[in-house]
Amino acid sequence: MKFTEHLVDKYKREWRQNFTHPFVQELGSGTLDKEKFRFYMIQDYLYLIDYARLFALGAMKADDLATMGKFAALLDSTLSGEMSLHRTYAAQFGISRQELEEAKPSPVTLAYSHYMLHVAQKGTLAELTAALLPCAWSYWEIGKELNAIPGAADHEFYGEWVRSYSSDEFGSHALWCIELMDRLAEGKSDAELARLEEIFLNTTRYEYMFWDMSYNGQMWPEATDSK
Ligand SMILES: Cc1ncc(C[n+]2csc(CCO)c2C)c(N)n1
Repeated sequence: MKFTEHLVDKYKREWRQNFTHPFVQELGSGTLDKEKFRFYMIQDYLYLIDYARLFALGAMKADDLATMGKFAALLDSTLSGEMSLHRTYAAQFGISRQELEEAKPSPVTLAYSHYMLHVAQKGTLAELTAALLPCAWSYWEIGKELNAIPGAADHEFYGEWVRSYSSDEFGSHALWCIELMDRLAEGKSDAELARLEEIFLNTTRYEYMFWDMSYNGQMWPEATDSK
């Protein structure tokens, strides 16, 4: 069994929870409250800025030119491709690019992106790849599952999201990350593999928390006056 197959098999409950979350289900049925989606879009934009930095660190840590070039291409496609989807949705909500960039991250956005950046800066290329894998892979799987729901890809508002994430372009990015993970896991010690599993589990869980905080609009707690 490939290492990546082992990962989704071992953590199938956590992995599947990302698909069954009401945010994802309602995105597929087209019934998702637009305010929840608005909150998600802004937070996801901030998340992607840090995610792009992860690709830069991947290019830094790569030990061959092909891998280095692919990380650089992914960095560019995140900033100009994926984030343009967000800018298009933001424009529909009347949010400017400046407003998007000046928005404040929620506790979960901050925790998730900073966790990934910590692993990427401190760890090996294999650890960096384990951190980014659930993001690239789960979105493609979710995109494909939602695309199979009749009418989801043609929905007047959410259709563009479904079409983007189920596209061959995102598929090829996800497949590249999966293949890289399998290649880097080869010959690793049991202790190193356990570390990769832990990182994969953590970011799989953070994916769930990201859907959840978007669904609930979770920001920082309000400070109250105390006597
Ligand atoms: C919370 C969150 N997780 C994953 C993605 C999806 N994603 C991030 S980078 C990438 C691959 C390269 O573009 C993909 C598919 C997202 N947007 N937001």
